[in-house]
Parts: sequence; structure tokens; C-alpha cells
Amino acid sequence: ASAPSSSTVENGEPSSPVEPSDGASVVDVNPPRGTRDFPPEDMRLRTWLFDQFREVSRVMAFEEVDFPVLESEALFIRKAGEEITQQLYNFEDKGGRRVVLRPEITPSLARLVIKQGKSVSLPLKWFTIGQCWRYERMTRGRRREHYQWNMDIFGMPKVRAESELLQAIILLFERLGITSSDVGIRVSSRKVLQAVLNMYSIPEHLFTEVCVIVDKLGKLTREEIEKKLVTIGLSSEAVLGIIEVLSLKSLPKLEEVLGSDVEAVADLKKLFSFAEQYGYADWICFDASVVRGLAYYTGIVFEAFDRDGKLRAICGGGRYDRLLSTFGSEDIPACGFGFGDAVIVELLKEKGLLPDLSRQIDDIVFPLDEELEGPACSVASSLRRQGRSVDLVEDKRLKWVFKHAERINAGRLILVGKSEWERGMVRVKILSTREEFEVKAGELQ
Ligand SMILES: OCc1cccc(Br)n1
Repeated sequence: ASAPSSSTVENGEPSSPVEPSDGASVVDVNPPRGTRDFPPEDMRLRTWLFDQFREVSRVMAFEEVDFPVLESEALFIRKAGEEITQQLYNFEDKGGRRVVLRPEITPSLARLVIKQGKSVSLPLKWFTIGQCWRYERMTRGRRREHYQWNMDIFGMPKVRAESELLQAIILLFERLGITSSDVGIRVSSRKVLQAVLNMYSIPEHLFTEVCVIVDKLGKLTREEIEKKLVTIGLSSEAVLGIIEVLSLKSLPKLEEVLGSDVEAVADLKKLFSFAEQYGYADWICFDASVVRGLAYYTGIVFEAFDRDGKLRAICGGGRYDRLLSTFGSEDIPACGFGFGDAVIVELLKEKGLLPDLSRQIDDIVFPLDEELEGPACSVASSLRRQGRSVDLVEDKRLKWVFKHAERINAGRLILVGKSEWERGMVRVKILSTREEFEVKAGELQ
């Protein structure tokens, strides 16, 4: 049975196995629920997108790193009630080890930085593109895997790393033809929330939980958020104070409420002044409601959004200065973002910015009859060794070959015929101009 391209049928109901006449059963041809195949056309788009990620990483002078998709579960056990840790794709392997398909990449980056120890010189600028997993109850019919481009900087003080990472995100959008009229980046700092909690003398140990709850603003109703905050012990006065400050979208207003000597205000003012120098100020805006949902962020946080408000966050990240000590190591200040492969493609479709990525082949080599298959192989081999992409076609009618050439956008058709070959020649047809001529087989380029 030929399955539809499952990357478009994202969560198709797995078809029941077909029962052929001889009684053997055919496997379900769909990939596991919540996962995607990448047939050639989808793979060309993914490769193109990842090439843009890599090109931005190159101009930002980042080094590529990679990790196993399989990680120890211990790396992701956090008590803050984050969605990402409640949906771990976790299991016990045959050695009785508790492992996961990683839900994010930052903890692996931190693990490698710790493992490399003193052998790495700071600052470190690392990037990777990797698949991440979550075990989502399929009731919501969402994907269980996606690919994420991660850019992280270790050992660079605030807000320099943040402003570098924002430039990377904006360079990526510009490469894709997306403008600051299409997309904005909301920027805030968790230190805003910390200052508010201090104003209400809320104990430090509640900070992370409050962040995870408040990150659900927009997904849960205001009442649900307030109820959750009261449940963990905040007074209704504190809850109102938090909601009020988090609705601020003006830095001067924030300064009025928190005062100028608060670290959050100083950090944000510095970041916005750097943004002017980088030339991307029109892309970013202060929005105190941005807290992001990961427990380990400690400072500036940011997320890119489509200004039409139709899509989920395109990417997001922030500063995490105390992640390494949660793994028992000395802390190194760090900052990073994750950029998924799904929402950005939805945005490109919305904006009519999907590139034309049809297949491109340089040459088709075709023997005009069976006894010339050998010479056709040598012609194809010589062209391939010169770096040309060659589709060696045999056992087809010429009419099919011309149709095939059109389908794969071949540049030339090289016909190996008996009479020409006896004179050491082959016939070349330029498919765009229909021009046709003979060339010495040994001089074909
Ligand atoms: O960003 C949340 C997330 C993590 C793993 C897999 C998928 Br799909 N989504």
C-alpha cells in the first residue's frame, strides 16, 4: 500500500494492516504516531531549512556539536512541573538504565561543557540541529518529535550573549525573506518576576514554579493562573501584583514600577541599546509577560512570534546561569535558544515564502540499445568523476526518457548510439534549447 506523504498527514490514523490473499499481514506503512517521514520533496525543504540554520551559525562563528538523541533520564528530572518534563519519552533499557529520547538539547550541551571541563576556553559558541521528542497523549493530536536548531553561548556575560543570539535569529529570518513586519521578538527578563516576588516577600524557592505557571498566560485563563499561584501559597495581593507587572509592555513604565536600580531594568535597557547598534531594534519589543516555560532560565528571555498571531512561538530562549550547578558542577553563565522546524515552515507557507526546490540533475545518460549499456556506464562514470550529477537510464523507451528528463529537470540528455560510438562520439541534447550536437566521448564535460 503506498502511504500518503506522512509529513503532510502528520498524525494520520495508522492504517490497519492489509490482509493480502496469502494470509500474511502487511505492516502498517505509516510511521509511529506523532512522527513524520521525509520523502524526497519534504526532505529537500528540510535540508534547505537546515542549510539556512548552518549558514547563520557559520557567520556567527559558532562551532557545530552533536549528541545522542538517547540521554540519561536524570538529565531531565526537574520538579518545577514543566510540560517538557511531564511528557518525557522515557523508558528502561535492557541494562535496567532509565533513559529518555531527549525533549530538548540544552541539558546535553551543559553535560558536554562539564565533561570537557578545563579543556575548553570560554566563551564557547556551539550550535546543533537535532531531533527532540515528547510523549504527548495523542488526544491533542500533536507531534511527538521535531527538529530543533540550538545556538548556545557559555561564558559570555549578560546581555552580550543575548544580543548575539538575537542577531542570529534575525539573520535567519532575513535569509528566509521574513521581515520585522511579519515577525517580532518579545523580550523580557525573569529578573522582572524576581523583583516582584521580592516586593511581596515571596520565598525564593517558589520562583521557578511561579515562572512555569505564569508562562501558561495565554494558554490558561487568567483565573486558572491566579488559582495555581494561590495554590502554591501566594497571597491574592501578590498574585494581582504579578499579573499587573507582567502586563507591562513599556520599559519606562517598568522602570517606574520597579525603580531604576533593579537589575532587570538595567539589563533590558542595555540590551535595547545594543539592539540599536546591531541594527535590529525594530525586530524586538519589551513584553513583561514573556517568561518562557523552562525552569532553568535566570535572566533575559525572548521568543519570536508572528505578528498576525496565527501561530505558536517560532523560537525562544534565554539566559540560564545556574544550570550546571544542578548537575553538580561549577556554574558557567550561559544563554541559548531553540528554533523548531515546524512553526517556521507554517509561517513560510502563510507568507508564500516556500522556496522552489524541485529536483535538479545535470545529465541523463541513455544507451540507445542494450549492447551499448557498457559504454553508457563509462560515459556516466567519467561525468560523475567530474562532479556532475548523472542519472544513468536503461531499458526504457526514448519517449519515457524525454518525459523523465523533464520530470527531474535534467540539463542535458547524452545519447549513446551504435554508429556514433563506433566513431568515438556521443550525441548531446541541451534540453532547455533543444540544441543537439555530437561530442567526442573522451572530451565530454
Ligand atoms: O518544544 C516542545 C517539544 C519538545 C519535543 C518535541 C516536540 Br514535537 N515539541
